[in-house]
Amino acid sequence: MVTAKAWVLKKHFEGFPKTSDFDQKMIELPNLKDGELLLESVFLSVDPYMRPYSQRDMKEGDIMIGTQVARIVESKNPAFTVGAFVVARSGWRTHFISDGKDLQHLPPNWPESLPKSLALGTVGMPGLTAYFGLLEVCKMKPGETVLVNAAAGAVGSVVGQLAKIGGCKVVGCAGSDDKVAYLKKIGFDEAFNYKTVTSLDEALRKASPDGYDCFFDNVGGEFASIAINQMKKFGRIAVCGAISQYNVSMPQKGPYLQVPMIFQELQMKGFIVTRWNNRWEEGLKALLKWVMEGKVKCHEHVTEGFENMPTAFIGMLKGENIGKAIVKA
Ligand SMILES: NC(=O)C1=CN([C@@H]2O[C@H](COP(=O)(O)OP(=O)(O)OC[C@H]3O[C@@H](n4cnc5c(N)ncnc54)[C@H](OP(=O)(O)O)[C@@H]3O)[C@@H](O)[C@H]2O)C=CC1
Ligand SMILES: O=C(O)CCC[C@H](O)\C=C/C=C/C=C/C(=O)C/C=C\CCCCCO
Repeated sequence: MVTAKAWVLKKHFEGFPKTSDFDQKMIELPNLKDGELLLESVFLSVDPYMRPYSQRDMKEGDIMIGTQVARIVESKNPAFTVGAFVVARSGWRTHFISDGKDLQHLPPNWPESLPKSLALGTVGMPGLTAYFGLLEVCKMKPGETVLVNAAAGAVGSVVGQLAKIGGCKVVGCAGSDDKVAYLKKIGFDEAFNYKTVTSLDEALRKASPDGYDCFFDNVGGEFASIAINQMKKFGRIAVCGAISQYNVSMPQKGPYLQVPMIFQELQMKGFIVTRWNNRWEEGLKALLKWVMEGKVKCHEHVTEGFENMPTAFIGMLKGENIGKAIVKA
């Protein structure tokens, strides 16, 4: 018998999550039935979506939602061999049983030299978010100017690099000078620390005096309300996330966007990356190729130890990560 450890949501978050909102429990796993396999989490993802989704989709006592790269430990399913690695959506746990239906193999030809944890980041859901958000929502064109916030993160850092590959000028903002330095290192044309500029409006205008064709919004809130006034005519705004709102206790009443929307004839579209589930193979193949060619650089913020999952999650929400935040079990 295998005993799995799991993190459960002990208490719904009020504002920023606290470690006391989580509880660890032990789960005795039964022996495998025909067609089942036993897996061990090797890398686990901590993502911003877990904050709003936990409020909407979870009840207290549920195992925290999430994805992992897992190794097959035992198999009674001929489609899966012991020792292989897959991406699963089994939440915050060390071991779990699957019938194989909810597992994704790593993209074919995954090089031995490439960390498998990237399947949770640049060559996984966040990378695909950047890929489809830029190509299908922003519909960026060569020569355009792209703005992205949370630019040093898992999604934002890929947005900037894909926009450069697409022949665009790229402006990014992030919450520390180290992150700004990282953005310049990976090819952003302009980058600034939104926490230290005296005026966000001026910083955006200085970075691109004639405005922005595409705005890939990961943050929402006040940043978006200011940036929208610097969109070019017929600009496109991809509403990818609203992390500035996930941890607020009271819904904020921001300035209203209708005037610039009308006068600049903007398009503003929200999206969830699972919309393109049937094209994830296409996206992963492209992302893996760019990574192997060195055109897309990867960075991971690794927290060691399954017992540190809550801390890793809270740290990511507070901006401690450059690149994808993951936990090495
Ligand atoms: N629509 C979709 O399908 C998907 C949407 N998303 C969304 O994309 C966004 C980025 O996700 P991801 O790349 O995984 O996360 P990141 O790796 O970017 O980590 C989150 C980052 O958000 C920034 N942040 C946190 N709080 C604030 C705030 N109050 N104001 C401004 N920035 C803040 C921090 O960076 P900094 O130092 O810059 O503040 C932090 O590092 C999130 O909003 C997420 O919900 C992600 C995946 C799929
Ligand atoms: O366990 C699952 O099935 C979750 C799997 C998630 C997954 O890997 C695929 C998609 C992730 C989507 C992420 C979306 C966002 O981050 C946007 C999140 C929330 C927007 C609502 C904001 C509410 C503000 O109060």
